[in-house]
Amino acid sequence: MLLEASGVNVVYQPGRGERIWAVRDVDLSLREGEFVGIVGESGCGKSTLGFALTQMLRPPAVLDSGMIAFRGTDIASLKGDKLRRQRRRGFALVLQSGMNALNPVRSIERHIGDLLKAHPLPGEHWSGEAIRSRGRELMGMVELDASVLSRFPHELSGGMRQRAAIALALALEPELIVFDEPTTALDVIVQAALMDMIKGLQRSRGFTAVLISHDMSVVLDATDRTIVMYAGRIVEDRRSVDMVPDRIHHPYTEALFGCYADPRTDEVVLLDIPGTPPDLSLADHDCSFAPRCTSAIDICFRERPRLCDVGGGRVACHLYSEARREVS
Ligand SMILES: Nc1ncnc2c1ncn2[C@@H]1O[C@H](COP(=O)(O)OP(=O)(O)OP(=O)(O)O)[C@@H](O)[C@H]1O
Repeated sequence: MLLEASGVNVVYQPGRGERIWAVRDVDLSLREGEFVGIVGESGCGKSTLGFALTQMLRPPAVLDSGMIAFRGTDIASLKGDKLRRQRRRGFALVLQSGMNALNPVRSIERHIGDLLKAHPLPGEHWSGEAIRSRGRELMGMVELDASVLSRFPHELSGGMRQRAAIALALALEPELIVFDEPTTALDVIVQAALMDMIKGLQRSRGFTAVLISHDMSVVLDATDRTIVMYAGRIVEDRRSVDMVPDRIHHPYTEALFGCYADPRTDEVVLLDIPGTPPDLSLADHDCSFAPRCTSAIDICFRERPRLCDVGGGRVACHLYSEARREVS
């Protein structure tokens, strides 16, 4: 297993004794070369989980409890240089806007050079020519012209900046790349081309990828496995090919199928899921989705459903457990 997370709880402590439980009891394993999608409404904890998996949590977020092991090493307890080495060599995070990852006063080549020089392998020396050559190679991977190397972030379009950010993520050949809404800020045509490129890179380079998105169709199209989050918890985790409308197990996943990107506009059209997600500063003793679920039964308001194994996946729903009990 490349990465194993167990019992992960992440809390935001913005002040005045407030505690927001953004990620709750998450158990998650990632196999080598797997492409996993994490999907859910805004605020359900997708990005926070992505930050936790790549050790990028920053105050006011803290890993309250849980273990995250990368190739058997508990990265949650690593500090200083050891963490820096593991983070840079092991995993990378690509954020929504390439601009965030790029320094406006540095050329793309300078970004690549700084990164390579900051994390040399033993005996490695990065001369100007070696950096240029690696830069050209990386530009080729993300389908950008080599002339982009000498340009500054503000001279690039949004799509080109995102490609440059992906080139930087690839520079140290990480084994895991988390893409957090990598195409959200872009128009639909650019989004589709970028997603095709990410899929191609993942297949050809073989790294493990996590794609965070609120768009079910993007996740289902790109990934091998889809994880659905609701109110900080994983509620369904199945092979993407099994996620077809009449084979969905969780009513929330079913509701997400009503949320789609309209290909005729740049807008994401969200068909309403009635109600609102719960207040994450409160503990959940029952099913958090029950108040919005049209199929909820008594037990849903009394007991929190456990995430149970179902053929080739996991689901946390009393309705599914009840239906299975009736069949057996
Ligand atoms: N800086 C912060 N301070 C306090 N609470 C935060 C902060 N960032 C996030 N949260 C809380 O954590 C929850 C999860 O946020 P997160 O960004 O992980 O969700 P998300 O599913 O990625 O949402 P989005 O799709 O909008 O990015 C939010 O509902 C919010 O309550």
